[in-house]
Amino acid sequence: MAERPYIVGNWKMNGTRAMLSEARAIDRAAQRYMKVEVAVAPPYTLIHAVHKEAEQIGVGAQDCHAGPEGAHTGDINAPMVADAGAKFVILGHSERRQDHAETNECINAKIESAIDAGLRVILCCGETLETRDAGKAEEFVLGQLKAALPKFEDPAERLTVAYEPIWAIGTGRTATADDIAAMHGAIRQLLVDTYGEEASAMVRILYGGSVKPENAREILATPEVGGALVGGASLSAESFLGIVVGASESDES
Ligand SMILES: O=C[C@H](O)COP(=O)(O)O
Repeated sequence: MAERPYIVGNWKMNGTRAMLSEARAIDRAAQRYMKVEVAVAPPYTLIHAVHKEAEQIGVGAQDCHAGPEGAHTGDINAPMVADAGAKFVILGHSERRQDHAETNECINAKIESAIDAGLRVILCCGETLETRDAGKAEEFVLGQLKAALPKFEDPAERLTVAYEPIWAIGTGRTATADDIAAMHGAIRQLLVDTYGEEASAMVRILYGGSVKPENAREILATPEVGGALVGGASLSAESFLGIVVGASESDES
């Protein structure tokens, strides 16, 4: 692995202030697993409050608008999430691509604004089941990444990749270890081809899609898996910390 395993909870559209107790529990427990880098991306409404609670864990945003401040009702831009305490932003998540018709062009504009605001980026990619069944998963995923990678002049400081097969998100299905290893290997090769060995070695490739305490250890021990982007199982401290423990054990194996 490039660095410490990185376990990130994406709370998606979940959480009111009642969730702060979970954030607190995650933060306190994370102090016992210093070999694992732990972070959460709460909804915008909780970023500042989680940031104030967090001594150990990182806090990020799930998206940001690409533009400067102005007349965009309901939007939040990169400087605003950074001001709230976010240190990173998740961009290109398949739910944004689907629900908000985000294109690679739109995601690239967000990447630029995030980098300008000093944020790290977790760049998501992943194929539909239809694309996988057509034998085009790798071509599709690498195409998504090729569109965005040139935006990162300093990948070691700014970039984390998250591979999330869309058919595995929230479905209870996970890709096989062989499928994950093959896709992560292809992504690693693209990173090496784009940035060279040294810089690309610092970029972690996370896996996302129904990661749970029960399967975390095996997934995280798969070659080129540098951590996990966790949705549903990040909503309770108990299950999220089960994944953190799995990461800490897989790092020892
Ligand atoms: O960002 C997280 C992913 O979409 C995975 O979600 P999930 O763990 O609920 O499948």
